[in-house]
Amino acid sequence: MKIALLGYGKMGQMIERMAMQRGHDIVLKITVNNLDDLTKENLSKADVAIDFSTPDAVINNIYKCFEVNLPIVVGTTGWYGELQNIKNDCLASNNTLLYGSNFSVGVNLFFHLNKFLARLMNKYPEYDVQVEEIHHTQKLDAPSGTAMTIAEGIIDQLERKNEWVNELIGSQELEVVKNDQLLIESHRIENVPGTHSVLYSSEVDDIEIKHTAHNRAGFALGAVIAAEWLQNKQGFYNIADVFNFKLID
Ligand SMILES: NC(=O)C1=CN([C@@H]2O[C@H](COP(=O)(O)OP(=O)(O)OC[C@H]3O[C@@H](n4cnc5c(N)ncnc54)[C@H](OP(=O)(O)O)[C@@H]3O)[C@@H](O)[C@H]2O)C=CC1
Ligand SMILES: O=C(O)C1=N[C@H](C(=O)O)C[C@H](O)C1
Repeated sequence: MKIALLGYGKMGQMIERMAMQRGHDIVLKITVNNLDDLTKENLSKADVAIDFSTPDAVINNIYKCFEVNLPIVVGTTGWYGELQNIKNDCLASNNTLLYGSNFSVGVNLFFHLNKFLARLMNKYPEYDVQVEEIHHTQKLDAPSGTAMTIAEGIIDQLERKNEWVNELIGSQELEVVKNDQLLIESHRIENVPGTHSVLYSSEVDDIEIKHTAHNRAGFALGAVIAAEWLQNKQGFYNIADVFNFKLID
């Protein structure tokens, strides 16, 4: 495949290495220093675009790909307020987009485990639950996209939680968290690639599930696999469609 990398930072550079190992060619690399190269002509040379840019840049990048009917894999987080509009525009213009808050197989297994545990916990109201995410200090968005997906999985399965609220530790103090609200605590610590935990606490014990990324290789490999999977498909997809676990919907 010929791949256009929209964003060539920590993730873009690792995706380049993974993609080349799997026999693909990188035909375009976009950073803030060469935005003029993001042209229809250059995008048309690619079979697929992979976007790991910034929350501010990603929407424009998506529409640039739509203009030339170039399938796009979106790993960038922090734009999900626009998700429904993008989905509508993607489908109305017969385009192809696959997005995911986290492309690693480990986190996608964790998403599934999280929903399974949340469904079980309906019978045990003595446990309250909260989500914690820890990331490096360059991260632009909070909560992480992964933490949002985890929280949505819990809200989907656990009847006593209806919405999530976020506290970025060290910035603003959150007001009292209501019983039907699910707290996501965000921590920013140097050099942490991404750690996510779900903690159920009762008076007598705790149950905790945790995913720790040791590096960014799992995210990068998943993004390349997603781009391969997207070949010859049309429509709007999530990384869950690639892994397609069946134990719980
Ligand atoms: N879904 C997943 O599995 C994962 C998602 N992410 C997400 O991916 C995104 C990128 O992460 P990361 O690589 O760590 O971030 P970096 O800051 O390291 O890289 C961002 C890149 O985007 C470039 N950029 C800035 N503006 C534009 C633009 N208008 N068009 C194209 N590129 C632009 C930057 O250019 P310059 O270098 O010149 O500043 C930089 O190369 C984040 O949103 C992060 O949350 C991260 C890991 C896994
Ligand atoms: O910004 C990051 O680094 C990461 N972002 C993603 C997110 O917001 O969940 C995925 C991963 O945790 C790393």
